[in-house]
Amino acid sequence: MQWKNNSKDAKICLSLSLDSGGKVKRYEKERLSNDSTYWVLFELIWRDYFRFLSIKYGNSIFHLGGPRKLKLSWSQDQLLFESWRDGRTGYPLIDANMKELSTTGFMSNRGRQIVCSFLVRDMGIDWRMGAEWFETCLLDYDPCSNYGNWTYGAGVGNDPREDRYFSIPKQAQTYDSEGSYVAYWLPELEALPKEKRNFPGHSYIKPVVPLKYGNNNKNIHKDPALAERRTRSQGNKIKGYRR
Ligand SMILES: Cc1cc2nc3c(=O)[nH]c(=O)nc-3n(C[C@H](O)[C@H](O)[C@H](O)COP(=O)(O)OP(=O)(O)OC[C@H]3O[C@@H](n4cnc5c(N)ncnc54)[C@H](O)[C@@H]3O)c2cc1C
Repeated sequence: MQWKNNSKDAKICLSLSLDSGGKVKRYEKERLSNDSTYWVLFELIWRDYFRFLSIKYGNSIFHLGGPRKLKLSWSQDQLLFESWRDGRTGYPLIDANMKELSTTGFMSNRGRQIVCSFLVRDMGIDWRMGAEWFETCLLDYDPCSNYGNWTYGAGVGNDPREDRYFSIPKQAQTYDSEGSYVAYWLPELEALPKEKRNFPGHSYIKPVVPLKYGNNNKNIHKDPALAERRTRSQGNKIKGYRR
């Protein structure tokens, strides 16, 4: 069950099988080269980036303060963490992604970014607990990509943008506007009108924490991750910005 991805139309699960961009380059040469092949290669550069980062920063990618050795305060609230882990947060988009992860061992890149943002920004939970759960479940688990992305999402990586927040209402409206993804993983939402599936109110579990910017889909513009991408794509038509 796939939901809308910003960079391409179809899921390919390359992280399970591909060792380098060489196969994509060969495909481009022998078959065709288009936007999709561009983006696959582009995403593979992220993988290489995290590999090089791990070589440079060593074990610090596993430490709470990350490569930047930041001293931030984190909670280790077990009940909150378990609600995230088991897909019982009261936010359908989070819960559906977490159910997909524990059922299949896979989650889309967008889903990974959203559940990471929710755990660290909305719940304030120690990002390493999330990274360890991903490590337990992911079939494509890779220490450099996993811990690199988690430190990046938690704001302790070597990226200068600190508040990497993903607004759930905005993400839901943009990438799952008819709620088909959440209804697939949370069948109890299927009977609701499509536009309510991501915003079910009393028809679903009570949210375990409030969202930093509220759970009102009128606040959807408060999503720095999307706002920044929009600004960049309007001001700069060059390919290359993915988050
Ligand atoms: C919190 C978090 C944890 C992650 N943990 C892992 C992990 O343990 N193992 C893993 O392989 N990827 C990880 N990723 C990266 C990415 O989510 C997966 O590689 C991608 O979802 C795999 O699906 P795909 O093959 O359809 O990817 P596509 O989007 O089609 O991308 C093609 C390939 O590019 C590489 N790639 C794409 N995005 C990233 C990225 N953000 N970082 C590094 N490489 C990337 C992967 O090799 C991927 O297979 C993580 C991302 C996040 C946000």
